[in-house]
Amino acid sequence: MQKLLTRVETVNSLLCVGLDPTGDDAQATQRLREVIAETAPYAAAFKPNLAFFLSRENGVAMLRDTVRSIPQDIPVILDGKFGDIANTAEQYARFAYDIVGADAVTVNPYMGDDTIRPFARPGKMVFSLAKTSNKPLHGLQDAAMTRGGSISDWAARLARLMDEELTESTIGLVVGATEPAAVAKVRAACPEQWFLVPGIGAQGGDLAATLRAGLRADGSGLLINSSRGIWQAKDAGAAARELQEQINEFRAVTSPTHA
Ligand SMILES: O=c1ccn([C@@H]2O[C@H](COP(=O)(O)O)[C@@H](O)[C@H]2O)c(=O)[nH]1
Repeated sequence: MQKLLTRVETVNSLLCVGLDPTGDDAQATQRLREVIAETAPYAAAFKPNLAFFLSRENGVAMLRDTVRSIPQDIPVILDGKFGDIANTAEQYARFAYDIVGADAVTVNPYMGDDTIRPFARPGKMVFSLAKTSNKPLHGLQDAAMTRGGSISDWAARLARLMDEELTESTIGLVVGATEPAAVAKVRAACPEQWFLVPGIGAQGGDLAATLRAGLRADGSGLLINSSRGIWQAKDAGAAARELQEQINEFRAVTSPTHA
């Protein structure tokens, strides 16, 4: 958490650069190098997605090398959406932190709090799925629970309670940018926590509406992710800078305390 806060302040950025490498291994390695070098000045964090590495023969080595190549002061969130019983989750945590070297992970909480706990190591940060950016035909998260509220409300509440309980680590939430009203709802339930927000760019999320709905009063508390929007750009650095500036313009207007 401290690493994230320091980075956010140092580069004045809420931009999370997603690393979802496509192309053959040689192309992917080359592009990873370029994207990291060109976007690092604007990045509050990097988010490699595990699937884009595991789909390769030597994907774990590529992922580990990628994380090692990221400047040490920039937090790395391994997007694995891990979710299994505790002793299995412990193995995933060893993979993410001890082998890959990530600072944070994404976790799927729908099996319960014990799936999150093994990732909550001192100094590490966990982003627990609360309201994802996809729009499924048949989805679970909007379903009402018998005790009131939706499953997504339950996930947000669980993340807040766990953040209060697990004082040595930090629990944030994943909230998609494709439904700003949902961002506002989760923010109302979790006023202080950090949200990792995918869905801007290729998925069509509305940046301004998302910032309006999710920024805290201090103009912070969101990490806005862009993966394909930066990866596929001719000039990755320019794409990252443009998005960082758009975010900051909005912060300056809506949260004068930030500016
Ligand atoms: O709700 C979620 C959770 C995670 N993701 C991941 O974020 C990136 C988004 O990529 P874009 O190219 O910027 O659309 C990708 O790794 C997803 O797996 C998400 O999109 N939504």
